[in-house]
Amino acid sequence: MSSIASARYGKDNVRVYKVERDEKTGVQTVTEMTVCVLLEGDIATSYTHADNSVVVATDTMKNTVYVKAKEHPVTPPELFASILGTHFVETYPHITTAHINVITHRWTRMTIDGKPHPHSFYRDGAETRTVEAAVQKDKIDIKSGIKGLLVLKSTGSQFHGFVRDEYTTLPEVYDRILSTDVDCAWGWKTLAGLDAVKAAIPKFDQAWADARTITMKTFAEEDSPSVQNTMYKMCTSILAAAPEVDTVDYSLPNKHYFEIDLSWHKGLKNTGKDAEVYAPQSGPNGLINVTLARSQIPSKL
Ligand SMILES: O=c1[nH]c(=O)c2[nH]c(=O)[nH]c2[nH]1
Repeated sequence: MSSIASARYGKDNVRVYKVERDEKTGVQTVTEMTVCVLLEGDIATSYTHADNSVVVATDTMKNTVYVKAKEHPVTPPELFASILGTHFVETYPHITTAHINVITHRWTRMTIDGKPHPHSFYRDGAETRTVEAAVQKDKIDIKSGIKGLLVLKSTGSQFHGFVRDEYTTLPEVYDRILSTDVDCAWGWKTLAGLDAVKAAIPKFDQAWADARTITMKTFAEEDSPSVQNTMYKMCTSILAAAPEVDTVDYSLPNKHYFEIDLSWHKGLKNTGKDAEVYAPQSGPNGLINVTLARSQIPSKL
């Protein structure tokens, strides 16, 4: 005997672009997103008995994304995800949860001759703003985040005092390069529904801006003793900046840059304090994860 333990289905990689035109000023603003919709509910018979009467076609979900993007604002993405999810749980009684993921891509306005250009943009990096919303009839859980923010500092990072045993070759290091691809997310206290999301609208952009600033400022300014400790400080600062946020998590690869001994060539000095040319490594890399929950913050760091 077997039974379905969990099931959800939907449309992934729905790419949407929306332009907003200010007719008075001629200024246009663009948003490009990749959306994923997965529905959950009384759908088991579609798997077990080929019962398509419970299936909202994934093609219908794609169409709905376009229509809702036309009818409603697509920013902040937390609002759009909530509008979209609420539509599915209110329209189809047997759907209990709509999982909506929105990835917003960067289109940064060009500055031409010192002035913001009204309708031209450029992609200034692979960084994205992310939203994962689990929308039910009476509550919405949202996790917002930043992915793909690649950062590097050429000094101001150390790593020493770690376990040394017969497997250890890594030297203690007091000055190293630190580089990572930031994957950070913050989970909001459960919202009671779409009206609660609407009431929180300004907080979503503010938290995103704060998380981004905190990530970069902490990374840049701290003399980092380890990725673990630096990311913990980022988490505590985000929790302090955003009272409506309950959890913060980071997943940071440690992208290694190895020194190269060039002494074999005419005695060139390129290690320790003389190191200038390094070999960036594509793998293996460290991977350091943490989730911090508000109740777990000690009163002092
Ligand atoms: O910041 C670091 N944390 C580690 O756990 C670790 N392990 C390692 O080899 N290098 C580093 N760096």
